Amino acid sequence: MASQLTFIGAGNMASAIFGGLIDNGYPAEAITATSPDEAMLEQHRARYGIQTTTDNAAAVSEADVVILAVKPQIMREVCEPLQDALQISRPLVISIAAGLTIDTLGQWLGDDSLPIIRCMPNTPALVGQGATGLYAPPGLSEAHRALAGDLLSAVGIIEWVEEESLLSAVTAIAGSAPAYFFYMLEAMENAGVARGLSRDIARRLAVQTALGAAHMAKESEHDPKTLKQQVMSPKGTTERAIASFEQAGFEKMVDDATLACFERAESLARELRDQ
Ligand SMILES: NC(=O)C1=CN([C@@H]2O[C@H](COP(=O)(O)OP(=O)(O)OC[C@H]3O[C@@H](n4cnc5c(N)ncnc54)[C@H](O)[C@@H]3O)[C@@H](O)[C@H]2O)C=CC1
Ligand SMILES: O=C(O)[C@@H]1CCC=N1
Repeated sequence: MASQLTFIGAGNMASAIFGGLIDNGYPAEAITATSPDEAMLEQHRARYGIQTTTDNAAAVSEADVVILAVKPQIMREVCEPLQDALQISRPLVISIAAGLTIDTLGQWLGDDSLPIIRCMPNTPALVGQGATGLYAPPGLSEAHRALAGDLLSAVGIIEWVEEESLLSAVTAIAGSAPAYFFYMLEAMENAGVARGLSRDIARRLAVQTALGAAHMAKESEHDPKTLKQQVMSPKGTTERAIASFEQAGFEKMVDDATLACFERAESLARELRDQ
């Protein structure tokens, strides 16, 4: 029988995961999502057929797995009232919150012996194409690791990391990164329009090119650098475009942006710990 999943928070990331799970065959009746936003809950009920409630503690007391999916800044006020309910069901707790450490979470949940796994997913989970980094502290059972791994691998690829701090690096190149690619697509679409294409055609071409390039990078025996060179005919068009990117400092721009993201994950961890 499917594990009973409770999502505390029913926003963008939670709905990407439960939507992806349901599309992959997970029974909607085994999923509960909570939020104070009743209109949002109604939308999820209608669209996915999941159970919903505004009562976090009631949802937790029936769960095998609790996925903490609220913003890091309100996690403390959400977690502390769950302490008694967690002692009834003693579920596996999975946090998807950026920055927030297992240590801090254990304190807020009032029991540092609760099994807690941290992960950093991303929104393409909704279409079964997520990329999730996971961390489990030493001593956590194989069964709990397998349970978390099975859930997240149903909506994309998973990678376990051996140190909790590496989740900040996962955030920098995967958790936050769909936004970077959407940003690139936005810019490509605008560039196509500036060169005379209709917006629809520019969008379709840019999106399919991104899909095709990602698919090739995943399937090919070659690394991205080689694949890039295969497109660049000597004295041809691509060479000019790449030279222009290089001149504008593209690699540094990517390094700076991912560093800013990484550092924000780390500073969030400190802010939350000292709350
Ligand atoms: N959006 C993304 O791409 C990713 C987000 N995350 C993490 O996921 C978490 C949620 O982020 P989003 O889904 O983007 O935020 P969101 O704002 O879309 O969703 C947050 C949800 O929490 C609900 N909520 C607020 N107060 C609550 C309470 N007292 N009890 C229960 N639910 C409550 C809101 O109604 C909303 O449904 C954050 O911790 C974030 O760091 C992690 C990876 C990617
Ligand atoms: O922007 C954020 O803080 C969240 C975490 C990773 C993606 N979205």
